[in-house]
Amino acid sequence: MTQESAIVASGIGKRYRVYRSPRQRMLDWLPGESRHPRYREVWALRDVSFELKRGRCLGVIGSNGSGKSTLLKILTGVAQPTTGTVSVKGRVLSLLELGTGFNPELTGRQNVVASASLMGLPPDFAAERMGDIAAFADIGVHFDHPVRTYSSGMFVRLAFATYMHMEPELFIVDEALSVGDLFFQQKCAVAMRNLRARGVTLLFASHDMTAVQELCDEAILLDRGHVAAHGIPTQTITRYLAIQGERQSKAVSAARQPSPASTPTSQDAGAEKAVAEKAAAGETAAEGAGSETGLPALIRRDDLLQGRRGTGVGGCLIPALRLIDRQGNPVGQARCGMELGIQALIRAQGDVEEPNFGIDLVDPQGRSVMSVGSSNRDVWIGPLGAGEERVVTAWLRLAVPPGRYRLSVAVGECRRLDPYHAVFHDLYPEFTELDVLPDDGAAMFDGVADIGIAVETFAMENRCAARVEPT
Ligand SMILES: Nc1ncnc2c1ncn2[C@@H]1O[C@H](COP(=O)(O)OP(=O)(O)OP(=O)(O)O)[C@@H](O)[C@H]1O
Repeated sequence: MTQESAIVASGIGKRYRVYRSPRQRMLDWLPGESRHPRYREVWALRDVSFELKRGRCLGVIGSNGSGKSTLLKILTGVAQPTTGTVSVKGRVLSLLELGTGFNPELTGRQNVVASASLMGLPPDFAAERMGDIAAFADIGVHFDHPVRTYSSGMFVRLAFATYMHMEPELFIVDEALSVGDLFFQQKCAVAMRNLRARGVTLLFASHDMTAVQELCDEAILLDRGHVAAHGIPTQTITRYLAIQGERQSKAVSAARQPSPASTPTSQDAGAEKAVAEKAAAGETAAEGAGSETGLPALIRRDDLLQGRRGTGVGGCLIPALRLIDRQGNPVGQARCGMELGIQALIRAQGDVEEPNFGIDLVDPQGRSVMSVGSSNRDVWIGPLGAGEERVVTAWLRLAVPPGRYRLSVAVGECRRLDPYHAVFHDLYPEFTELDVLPDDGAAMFDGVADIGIAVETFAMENRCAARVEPT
C-alpha cells in the first residue's frame, strides 16, 4: 500500500453458500458427510483487484447481482473475503444499509449524539454540528421524535445528514443517492461534491450513470463478480451500456424465435411477405414508410411492448411500438445527439375524434426531460373510425447526457376546441429503458439537456462579430 492509497484490494473473492432450505443449513452443521451437497456455491466476487488513491472518487457500477454491495461490505469490514486481501486506510464511514446503527427508541437528535460517540468523536462534536445536521436532514419536528416513528424517507435523511457531518476520511456509500425524494438526492449530490472538494476519498456504488459521470474521477464495472472495466467514468459507462445492450439484443432475438404457440396471423404473414419481397427488391424500411402493407408488419416484428397491455379507456390502442434510427433500423440503444424515432401503430376501437400520440422521456434522476404530444405540435392523427390504423412516428434529438433513460408512451385524446377534454386511451408508463451512450461527436455540456446554445463574441474596437451557431 503506497503512502497515498486509501484502498488496496488484491484478488478479492467472495463465495456464498446457498442452501435449499433452512433445514438443509442446519443439517450441514451436524457432523457426518452427506452424499448430496446441501448447498450450491455462488461466487459474488472473483479476483477483484484495484487501488484507490486518497482524495479520489471511485464509482462502482454493474447490473443487479454483479457484486457491488458485496464489494462494499468487504471494504467496510461487514463481510470477510473468501480469497484475497483488502487494506483500507483512514477513518471510514459507510452508508451501506442507511441508519442501521440507529436506536429506534431514541429521537433523531439523540441518535446523532449516540452515533458520534460510537465513532469515538469527542462529546462536544455532535453538539457543535447539531444545527447543520438538523438543517440538512430537514425533517422538522420529527428530529425530536423517536426514530421508530419515521417514514423511510425521514430515516434516510437523518442517516445521510448524520454521517456526512462526521468528518470521514473515506466515505463509502451504497446507492444512497437513489433514495429519498428528488430534492434530497440533489442535496446529497452537492454534499458529496463538497466532501470531495475537502479531500475526502469517496467510493459509491450506483445505478445512476449521470451521478457517476458527474462525481467520480474513475469507475469500476463489475460484471458477474469480475472487474470488466476500470477507467475514467465515460469509458466504464460505455462498456457497461455495451454489455447491457448485447444482453438485451440476445434476449430480444431469443424472444423472437418462432415458437409453435406464436403462429403469425395470415394478415401478418402476408405483410411480412410483402416486406421480404421489398427487401429483396432493394427497398429499405424507410422507403416502405407509410406503406399500408410493409410498415405495420415491421413495427410488429420489432415490437417493444411484446404483447403488454396498457391502461386507459381503450377507445384507441397501441398494438405495437418500436424505436428506430433515421434509416428506419430498429434501435436497442442510442447515442448522444442522435435522432430517435418512436414509431407506434395506433388502432381505433371505435370512433375517436382527435387521437393524440404522446411521449415522455425520463432521465436517470427521474426527471422528465420532455413530455409532449402530437397535438402540442399541431399534428392531428384522426379522426379515426373503428378498426382504422395509423402509423405515427415521433422524432426527437437525444440532446441529453449519457445514461439510462426511461420512456413512456400513450395515445390519448385532446380536443382542439375543448382543452379540458383529455383522456388516456392506452398508456404505457416507463415501459422501456433506453441506454444513451456517449458520442465523441456530440456537443459537450453539463445539465439535463442541450437546449441549443449559440456563443457570440466580438472585439470592442471593430465590432466584427464572430458567431458560433449551435450544432
Ligand atoms: N448473503 C448471501 N447469500 C447468498 N448469496 C448472496 C448473498 N449476498 C449476495 N449474494 C449473491 O451474490 C451476488 C452479488 O450480490 P450483490 O448484492 O453484491 O450484487 P449487487 O451488484 O449489489 O446487486 P444490486 O444492484 O441488485 O444491489 C448475487 O448473485 C447475490 O444473489
